[in-house]
Amino acid sequence: MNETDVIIIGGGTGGYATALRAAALGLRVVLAERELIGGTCLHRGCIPSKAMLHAAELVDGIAEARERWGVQASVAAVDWAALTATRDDIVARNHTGVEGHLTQAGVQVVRGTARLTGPRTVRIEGAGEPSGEPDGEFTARRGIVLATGSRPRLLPGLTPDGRRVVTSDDALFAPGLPRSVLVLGGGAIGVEYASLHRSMGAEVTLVEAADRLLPLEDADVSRHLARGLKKRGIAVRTGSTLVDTELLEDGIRATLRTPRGEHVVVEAERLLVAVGRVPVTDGLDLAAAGPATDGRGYVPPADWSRLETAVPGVHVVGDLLPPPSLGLAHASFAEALLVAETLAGIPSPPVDYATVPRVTYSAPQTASVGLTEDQARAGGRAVAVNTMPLTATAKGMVHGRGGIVKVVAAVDGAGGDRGLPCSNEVESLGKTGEVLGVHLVGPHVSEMIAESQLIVGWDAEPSDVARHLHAHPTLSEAVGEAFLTLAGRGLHQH
Ligand SMILES: Cc1cc2nc3c(=O)[nH]c(=O)nc-3n(C[C@H](O)[C@H](O)[C@H](O)COP(=O)(O)OP(=O)(O)OC[C@H]3O[C@@H](n4cnc5c(N)ncnc54)[C@H](O)[C@@H]3O)c2cc1C
Ligand SMILES: NC(=O)c1ccc[n+]([C@@H]2O[C@H](COP(=O)([O-])OP(=O)(O)OC[C@H]3O[C@@H](n4cnc5c(N)ncnc54)[C@H](O)[C@@H]3O)[C@@H](O)[C@H]2O)c1
Repeated sequence: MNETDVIIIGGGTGGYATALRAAALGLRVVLAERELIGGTCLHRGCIPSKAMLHAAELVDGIAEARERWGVQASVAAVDWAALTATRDDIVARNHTGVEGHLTQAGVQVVRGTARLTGPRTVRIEGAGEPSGEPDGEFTARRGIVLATGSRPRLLPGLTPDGRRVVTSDDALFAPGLPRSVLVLGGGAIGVEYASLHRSMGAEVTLVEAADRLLPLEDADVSRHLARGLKKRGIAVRTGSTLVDTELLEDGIRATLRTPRGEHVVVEAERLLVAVGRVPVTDGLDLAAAGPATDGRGYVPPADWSRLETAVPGVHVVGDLLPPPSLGLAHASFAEALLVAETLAGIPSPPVDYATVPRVTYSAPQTASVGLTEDQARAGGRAVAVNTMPLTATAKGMVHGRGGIVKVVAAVDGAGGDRGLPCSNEVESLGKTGEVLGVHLVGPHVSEMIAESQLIVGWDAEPSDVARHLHAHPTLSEAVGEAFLTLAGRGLHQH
């Protein structure tokens, strides 16, 4: 029997980050991982997809150079082997880096599939091979952390074959990208992969069952995103469902039902299923320790302030958690800090999910934090809303790719529940209170959202922000200007 302080099952972002923080706080940690440290995000998710989206942006930049700036350039070809080698090198260097951090921190990484055998005991199958790691049963004196993550949700009758029907697990790892693709699901994965394939020259149809893309984001974000994707030649079909799929020799033939009830047939070389993810608990033997799954397979904590299940000492992080957790790598980092600090017995603030930024790395990008306008109004708040086009700034014109900054702020005192086109109306509405949400669409907004997450997280008001100037000329000026207007001091926005 191997005794330790903490056993973590799953070495993705949630699991490895819990291990690093717990070890830094002096706890002895065993981390069980059956595949590769880094999990979904590093090997099949965030990092390879963002590496390729960066390459896609460069391809788009060549078209812009030619069309707007007179640069006589064109893309002769994309050398797939070179592109994927760079991507794989980035992943490999990150992988080595994370493994190095774990070694330095003194975390004992055990390769194998773990299952619970009791509220404080775990069996790791395959441990002991090939390199003499201790085999078998481990006991945790402080607690166990479940961090087994998620996998793509599949639809009946659409079994991935790695060629004609794929998920995000294999879409980027085939020998090349298809000439045409039907993307099913207009969430973050569907939007990013549709954008990537289009940049690389594919014909893309993006099908979303809800009446808008990114249905959880602000309606204006969905509208501007759809407009930007359509402008790039992507066929966006919202409010549509897949009613039939026929496998062809070299592709698929899909029948879609449109919002009007019509049937439309689309043929494509590949169907990418991106309709969400489901938690992974199979083989964990949760019943042996006690924590239960909910109806959707998530492991809900009994105490969100400690992310602890109904079984004392058994904690959960990452994609295994139901909403309000967000299925995002950086949310899992925050959860990891909380759980490691809780296990170490030091005070730790609960995760404030309302201030976790949400970014989609498509072209155009979207980035948001806090409440959407509809959520703020549904919560009974009187709100002031100001929307500033990025192209109202000089740098926005330089980029020439549209975009918006939308700020939703509370209104204290007199005033009503209505939109706010200009600064004079702020005064007639009353004083604006704290900023409830910020929503960005356009180039580079993934990097611009950081200040807004502090603004929302620190309950700042537009007048607090308006005191601080933004460098000129930058895209961020549009954010500054949106707040200046809400504070009644607008310069360029009338
Ligand atoms: C295509 C794609 C793109 C994404 N892009 C982003 C992004 O840009 N930004 C962002 O914030 N998030 C992104 N995400 C989401 C992000 O990847 C997840 O939120 C994150 O990986 C969750 O981490 P996790 O530790 O909970 O689970 P995972 O990363 O899934 O890790 C779980 C680990 O547990 C291991 N495991 C499972 N069962 C056992 C067992 N019984 N024994 C031992 N090991 C086990 C698995 O092998 C795996 O390595 C993306 C996801 C996808 C699919
Ligand atoms: N940039 C990022 O942060 C990023 C990128 C990729 C993935 N992720 C995370 O990975 C997870 C999975 O992403 P996802 O996009 O697969 O899931 P998702 O749940 O965000 O989106 C799935 C979409 O598919 C739609 N849908 C469901 N069934 C459908 C059907 N039969 N036909 C048409 N549409 C259907 C849903 O309405 C939804 O809009 C999420 O937690 C996401 O946040 C994050």
